[in-house]
This record gives sequence, C-alpha cells and structure tokens, in this order.
Amino acid sequence: MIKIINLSKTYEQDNEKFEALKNINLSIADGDIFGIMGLSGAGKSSLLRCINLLEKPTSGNVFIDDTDITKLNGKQLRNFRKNIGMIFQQFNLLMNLTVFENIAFPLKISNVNKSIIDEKVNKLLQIVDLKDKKNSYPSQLSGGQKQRVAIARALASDPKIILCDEATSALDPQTTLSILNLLRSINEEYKITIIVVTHEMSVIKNLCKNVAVIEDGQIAEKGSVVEVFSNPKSKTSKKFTEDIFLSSSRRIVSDGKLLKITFIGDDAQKPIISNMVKNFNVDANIITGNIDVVQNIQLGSLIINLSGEKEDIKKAENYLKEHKLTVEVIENGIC
Ligand SMILES: Nc1ncnc2c1ncn2[C@@H]1O[C@H](COP(=O)(O)OP(=O)(O)OP(=O)(O)O)[C@@H](O)[C@H]1O
Repeated sequence: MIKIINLSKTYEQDNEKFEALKNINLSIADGDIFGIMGLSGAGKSSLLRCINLLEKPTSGNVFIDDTDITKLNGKQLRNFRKNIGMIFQQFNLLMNLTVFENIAFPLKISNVNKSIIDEKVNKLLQIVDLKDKKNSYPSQLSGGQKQRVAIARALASDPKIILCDEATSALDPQTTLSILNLLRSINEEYKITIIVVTHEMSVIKNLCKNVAVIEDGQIAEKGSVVEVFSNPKSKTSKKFTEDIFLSSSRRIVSDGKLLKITFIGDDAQKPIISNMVKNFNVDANIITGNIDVVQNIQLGSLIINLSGEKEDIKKAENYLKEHKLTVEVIENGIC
C-alpha cells in the first residue's frame, strides 16, 4: 500500500516560490493500476516524482507499506528505490549500450553475479518480446521497442511498484496499445502496482482501475475509473469526457431542453428513452450518442433534445432520473 499524507511541494526559482502540490492525500492499494490525470502544469509529474523522492516533498509523508520513505537517509533511499521502477516518455536509455546491456545495467551496478544477470535479462527480453534485438543499440529501435527496453530495465530489480511518466505520449496509437497491453499483463502476472501519469484519457480508460484527477496542484476528484468517467465531477474530467458534438448540438437545437444522459452496464441495453416517449407527451430527438467500454463495463452517453410542454418535459426528466440514469442539462453547449 502506498499512502501519501498531507504532501506539499513548493519550487523556488529566482527567489520566486511556486506551490506545485498542495496538501495531497492519496492511498494506492497493492496491485492497483492507478492513473494520475490532469491538464498540463497541474502537478502530475511532480506528484509521481515525489513517490520515489526524485523530487523531495516540501512537507508531508510518503509511506510504502510501513516505511516512511521521506525519513530515509541517502543510502537507505538508494536501496529502497530498487522496489520502485520508473519509465519515462523519452525512454532514457543509454545510447552507447546494447538492448541487453541497458536491461542488465541496474543489475550490474548492484554487483549481481554475471550468470544470474544473463539468465534474468534473457527472461526479460522474452517478456517484452525483444529477444531478436538483444544486440541492437537504441538508435536502431522504434519508439515502441525503446519503451519495451525501458520496461524490461525497470523490471530487472524486481520492483513492487512501477511509475510511468507519460510512457506512451511519444508513441502512435497502435504502439501505445501494445505498450498498455504489456503493462497490464505485467500487473496481472507479477502483481506489480503501476502508477501512470498521463494527459491522455484513452490511457486511463484502457489501462487504469482507479484514478485521481489533479487540478492546480490539488486532488480534484478520485475514484474508480468507471465512477469518474460515468459521473465526472471535476472541471478536468468533465472536459476530458465532454462530447465533441456538444457545442455544435447546441446550435442545431431551436427549442426544448438539451440533456446529456449517461448510463452504465445493463442500463445501456434497456429501452428507457422509447418508454419515456411512450409514457409522456414529449418528443426525444437524439442528437448524438456513444457507447464506450471502460474496464469491460459499457458506458453510454446520449445527447437528446426533449420537446413538449414544460411540465411534460419535467416529468420525462424525472422518469429518466428514477431509472438511475445521470441526467445533466446542457446550457450553451456545456453541462
Ligand atoms: N523544477 C521546477 N522548478 C520550478 N517549477 C517547477 C519545477 N518543476 C515543475 N515546476 C512547475 O510546477 C508545476 C507542475 O509541473 P508538473 O511538471 O508537475 O506538471 P504536469 O501536470 O506534469 O505537467 P505536464 O503534463 O505539462 O508535464 C508547473 O507549473 C511547473 O512549471
């Protein structure tokens, strides 16, 4: 279990202070795949780097199991960091070493025996599917292959936790998917806790079980990915889930009420809208709709224009809410 308690980080530059993280409290369970999501400059990377103390918090504590790592001295921290692997957007490989040597590097500097290194690196090459590239140099690899090397290197010290800082942001969508699949299988097979910083909603939806949304250095929202995306509360998650048709749909609606309806799981299969139209004296014009799959659960969203008498519209709206659908009124293209 990772527990971040009252953590703050203030940067100082040219006598100017900047509070990048403000009183963060967060618990991340063992074996979780946890996303830290936010807009640029929100404080995501600062928070991630405070988890392995690459960035020293200005105040607060970071517990990993029973160890408060903010209390460790330099040598203890260096030893403890073997439990925490990290992968970066720009891969951070050593360009003058081969794939094999890059993966072996953390073991070599820990004076691990050569035959153990050979055995371990060959196994890791198999896990990340790069056996045929073991003698290549990073410059001879694609972006996805470089990230696979970085993942194998992170795994070399048998970490309990892997931190990923925008690990797929430099990759095309297809390669991103293959790296996300690799991370998921590592999480499932080796029960390694994975913490992912990203500004890409698709990464959170595809990979993460739980998520925290950061805004302006503070946790604006946290919960399971399904909870947060089915009922977004913070400005950021609303923005991330905002339907691209919202603003145009506002323009094409002349009267009535524009609603955004969100539904989860089995509700996606029920004919609630057609029953509403049958039972109440209203018309429902579907402007746009989308069914997404998040963590194997169907998440639907529908934008409809309800027209009819004001009272009938109100009754129809209540009917939707009684069926446990999330209903939001859209004003000027915004929920
Ligand atoms: N070493 C530093 N010195 C001064 N300010 C910093 C430093 N590192 C980060 N900051 C500031 O702290 C804030 C948070 O930065 P951080 O990199 O954590 O954000 P982020 O959410 O990861 O952004 P991005 O997605 O753009 O990488 C930003 O305003 C940034 O300018």
